[in-house]
Amino acid sequence: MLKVEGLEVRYGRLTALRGVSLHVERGETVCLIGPNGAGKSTLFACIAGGVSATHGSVTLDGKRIAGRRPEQIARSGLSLVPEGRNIFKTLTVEENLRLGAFMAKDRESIQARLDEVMAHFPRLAERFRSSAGSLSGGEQQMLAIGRALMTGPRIMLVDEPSLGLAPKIVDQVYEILMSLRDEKALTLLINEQSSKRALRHANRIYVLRSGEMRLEGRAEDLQDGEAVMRAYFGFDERREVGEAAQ
Ligand SMILES: Nc1ncnc2c1ncn2[C@@H]1O[C@H](COP(=O)(O)OP(=O)(O)OP(=O)(O)O)[C@@H](O)[C@H]1O
Repeated sequence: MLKVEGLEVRYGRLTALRGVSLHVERGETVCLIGPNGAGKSTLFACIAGGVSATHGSVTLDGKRIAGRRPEQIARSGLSLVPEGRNIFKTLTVEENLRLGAFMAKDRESIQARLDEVMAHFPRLAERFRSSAGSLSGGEQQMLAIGRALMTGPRIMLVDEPSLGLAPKIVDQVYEILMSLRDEKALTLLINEQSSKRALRHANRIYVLRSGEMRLEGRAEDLQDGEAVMRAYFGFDERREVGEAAQ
């Protein structure tokens, strides 16, 4: 469904992504993990059209999307829940959700989308007319996911849904993500800080470190966590450096 090949992204002299490839099949939940600064948010932003690549290709259902504008990519069925959520805090929950419906043609289809989001997020329905800034962190994360759903995506990229949330709240966010996957057949690519959580929820895992993809595998083959940790921390390379120094 989504295919990224040989992606390179630069910020001035810094190469944030180097030769990065990844694929997500329809119906899969794929988690991307990696240390801070690895380039995960850059990869998500680049797929969603917010950052330009210097090399490589991104295709959705076989059609090239790299170089297209974010709203064109959203129209193709890909929606991003950005890192930090980007909620408009002075607007109400309803207004934030309606902003996500920029592609809908008429009032009826916007209302239908709103009803659908409310069904998945009863807490947002209760706080419908409250300002988004008055919501708790978990509720704001749910609002960000709800807003992304308003475009009617087939695949959703969720950038660090756990950020700053207590484990119990993260559990609730994942419960909702998993119910969206099951009930709406939504394909998910999630940037997840916790490798344990990634291994629990994903079909497949990617580990990105220092702008390069270090590991790809099926979650069921990686359950002991060892290969993931090696790729995450670069243990093998450290040992090589240590041996060379002796
Ligand atoms: N707009 C920008 N301009 C310049 N450098 C940037 C910009 N955005 C990110 N970077 C740099 O690119 C690299 C990758 O950052 P990115 O935010 O993609 O990593 P990340 O894996 O998402 O990290 P984190 O988990 O901390 O968000 C880092 O070195 C970061 O400092």
